[in-house]
Amino acid sequence: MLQSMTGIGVRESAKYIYENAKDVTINVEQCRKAATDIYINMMKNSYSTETWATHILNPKTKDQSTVDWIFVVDLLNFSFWSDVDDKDTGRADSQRYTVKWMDIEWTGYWSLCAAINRALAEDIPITSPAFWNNHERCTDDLIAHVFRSETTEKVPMLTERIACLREAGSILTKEFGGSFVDCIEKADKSAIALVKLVVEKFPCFRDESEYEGKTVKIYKRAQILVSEIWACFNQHSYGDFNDIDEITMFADYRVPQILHSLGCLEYSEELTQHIQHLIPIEHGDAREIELRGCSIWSVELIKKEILKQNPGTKVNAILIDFFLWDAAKAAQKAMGTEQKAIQCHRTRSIFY
Ligand SMILES: Nc1nc2c(c(CN[C@H]3C=C[C@H](O)[C@@H]3O)cn2[C@@H]2O[C@H](COP(=O)(O)O)[C@@H](O)[C@H]2O)c(=O)[nH]1
Repeated sequence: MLQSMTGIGVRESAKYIYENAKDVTINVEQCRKAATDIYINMMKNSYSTETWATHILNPKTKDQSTVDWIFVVDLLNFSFWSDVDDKDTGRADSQRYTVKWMDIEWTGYWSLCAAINRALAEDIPITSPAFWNNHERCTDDLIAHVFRSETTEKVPMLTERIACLREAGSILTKEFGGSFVDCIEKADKSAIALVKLVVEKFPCFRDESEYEGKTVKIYKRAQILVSEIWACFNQHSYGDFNDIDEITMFADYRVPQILHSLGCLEYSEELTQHIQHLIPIEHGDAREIELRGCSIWSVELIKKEILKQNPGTKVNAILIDFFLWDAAKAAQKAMGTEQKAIQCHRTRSIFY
């Protein structure tokens, strides 16, 4: 089956999806070319785990409160694409969901981080699992207040976000002493063991789908959770893992877009039209699974090529992913209202 003895089965799932995909293909030659450019740019920007802390919204302290911050962010790190910002400008003046914090209007993924930081500044202990578990103090209305918007569009999937907080609050309080730190310690420096623990114990992280007769494992939020801890703590302390290179790219809706722009991913004409006309794709649809699985496998090919061209370099799928995601966001900002070469696919899901 897909579950390899040592890994979590994501890489094997991605390969299986790639080998069976109908609407998405990988241009292997383009992946090779992209690998060279990506590596040059990563080195130019000295892209490393240190880059994580340079993001203004990411915490600078390195202690348990930082682990709790990363946990709540990646517990809720899903579905920020907008129903009203049709050109995907990422700008508040499109009326898309926006959080105002430090006099800046944050959208997309960064709106989540801004909302968490704003709540902490308002003395709402939003990173505390015990708080999420206390329905009297932490009411649904208070959570809605935490995620309040500056614009007409509200935060997508608020009900699902509240459910994720309640589920994780109960599990962490009852089984792990009230903090994800306990899960990290139980994984004993294995990133793979930690991902497995997260997907086994927390159903809202169990990002799996049925595809061509098999259960395929994507585990996007579980893998980015472990990876952000690794990056934030610069491979020390809570971020000290001996098998971190086993982690794959995180299959979201933003990185496929840049992989397509780089020519690494190619879509069928039908899928291209579907995406360009902003037509939703249901979670679990074969086309969604192919977009996600081929993205993971494409980054594996890019990683292999980088390591072949630069033996011994400290690059893995995580750093390539972070680099591609940051590059995709920079491209979105630079392009503003211009028509994107390809839009992000539109699936409402708690998994990414
Ligand atoms: N593959 C991948 N997906 C990522 C991230 C991040 C945030 N990473 C930052 C934190 C540390 C790193 O250094 C990055 O700077 C968010 N997402 C996903 O994107 C989507 C949001 O997109 P938009 O609506 O356009 O903001 C949504 O599915 C969210 O889950 C990543 O890094 N990789």
